[in-house]
Amino acid sequence: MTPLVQLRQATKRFPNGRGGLHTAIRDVDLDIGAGEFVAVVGPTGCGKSTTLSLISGLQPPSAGTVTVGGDQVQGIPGGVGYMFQSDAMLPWRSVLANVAAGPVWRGLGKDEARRRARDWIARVGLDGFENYYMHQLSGGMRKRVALAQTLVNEPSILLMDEPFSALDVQTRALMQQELLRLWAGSGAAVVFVTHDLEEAIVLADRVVVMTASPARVKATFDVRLTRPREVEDLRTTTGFIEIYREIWSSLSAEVDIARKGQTRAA
Ligand SMILES: Nc1ncnc2c1ncn2[C@@H]1O[C@H](COP(=O)(O)OP(=O)(O)OP(=O)(O)O)[C@@H](O)[C@H]1O
Repeated sequence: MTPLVQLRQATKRFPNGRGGLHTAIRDVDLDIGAGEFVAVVGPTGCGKSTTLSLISGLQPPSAGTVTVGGDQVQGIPGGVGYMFQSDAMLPWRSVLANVAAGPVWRGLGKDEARRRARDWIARVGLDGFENYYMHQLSGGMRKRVALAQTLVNEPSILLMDEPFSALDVQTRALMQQELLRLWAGSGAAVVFVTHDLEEAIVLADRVVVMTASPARVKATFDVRLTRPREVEDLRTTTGFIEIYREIWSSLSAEVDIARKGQTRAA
């Protein structure tokens, strides 16, 4: 069966501003199954976001293929939701209007869009905050709005680019737990880019380690920790520590290469 998302020998080059080309990712092979939670880790600047942008259709590959649902990605595929580090909310609109905006844009009637938005606002734990504005919410609450805003569209693929990295440690753990709870009932595949290996392990079914720039897939690790998971308890378990050591020994070599600036020839 064809995986939901498939990258084959996917390469992306960008103009480097000096008349040449910079290879951001090279020959990336990656399969993601329906409903699977995959975390992508790698050194800073190696090409993780670029990989997401190819899946999202925001960027075409320079070479190789990217398919979603068996179809070559051309433009933004249906059923894809995004969540980035920065919020994508309009400050002059209420929580309700922000969450309802996606369904309205997709052609749903205003009343039905608002009904669904209310439902998702409650599911993310913000019942009663429908008429608040962004500046009245804490960082964690804004992330909850962002989750509602994405999940209200019922995506089959959720692309998340360091969505929690700006949060304090405790709020971050809370949001990781919330994400797992919401994802468990959604059936969506998640591709979650993070710098934080602990975060990758507590969330994912599989962790993909990318090489220093230009990124290739170096190794993939199955995370055989049972679900449902309690993210804060999990970090101190033997199973977690073992898989952390295993993945870190692969990732740390790439981090060292990136730190030393030994960028591989593009
Ligand atoms: N639109 C673009 N135009 C030119 N260069 C780009 C563009 N997008 C990304 N790059 C370059 O491609 C390389 C990979 O960037 P990318 O953002 O994918 O890395 P990353 O692993 O997500 O980084 P980080 O870990 O810092 O978030 C970088 O050198 C970046 O400068």
